[in-house]
Amino acid sequence: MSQPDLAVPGSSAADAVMLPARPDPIRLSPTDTAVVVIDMQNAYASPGGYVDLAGFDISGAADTIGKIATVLDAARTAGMPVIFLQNGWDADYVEAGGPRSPNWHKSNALKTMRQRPDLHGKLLARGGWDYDLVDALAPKPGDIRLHKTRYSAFFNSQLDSTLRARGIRNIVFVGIATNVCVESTLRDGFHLEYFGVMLEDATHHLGPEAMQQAAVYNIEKFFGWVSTVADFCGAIGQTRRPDHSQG
Ligand SMILES: NC(=O)N/C=C\C(=O)O
Repeated sequence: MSQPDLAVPGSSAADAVMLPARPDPIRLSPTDTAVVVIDMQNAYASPGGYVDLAGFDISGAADTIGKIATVLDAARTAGMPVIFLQNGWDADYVEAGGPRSPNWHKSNALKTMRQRPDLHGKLLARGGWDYDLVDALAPKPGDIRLHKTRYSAFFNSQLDSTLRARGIRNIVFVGIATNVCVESTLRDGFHLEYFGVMLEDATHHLGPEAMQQAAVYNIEKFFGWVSTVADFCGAIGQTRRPDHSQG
């Protein structure tokens, strides 16, 4: 069997395909790659959700939902694991932390609820509509759902052990927000030795458009790879389904 070219980043699996990406193409295989969907909850993608109420422009989120649905269809067809992250806290906000936590001071959800007590208990509370995934991205049998309480999905969550238990070394990122939870998670993944690829047109930023560009620059230049939905679907469509039945 021929040895993989280690100068090419990404998967060393025999069935890996080359994904066109910036700054370089990267190899991906369904046997050691997962799609991680960051926080596609009503809070971040629906009118009337947290970030809409907090004053951010979410007009680009609808397009992002459609793009992510396309990515997930392609991943599932290829047998690539799909992992959904949901951001939030228990209904009493114990997990959010109090004034001794920077999260209490920086979370715009917590700040919005302090300004508007009528919203207390509604934003990012597990069990509520705001915390739920958007209807159009409902998980399918075999998909994995994980909870997180801070921006990085690697922190105090089951993400790292879930990936390692399946031999996953490469992560394809989609979701919201590019410049907050997607970038935070991809950066932490880099430090944990994961190869991270962000599909830029299946993400959406919070804040000015320059935030999207800055995150793309950071990822392309320092932390990972940037590709597109069309290139991902084209590349992954060439793979054959792996057998994940052994765990
Ligand atoms: N999912 C995210 O990127 N979240 C960003 C801000 C927040 O959760 O307050």
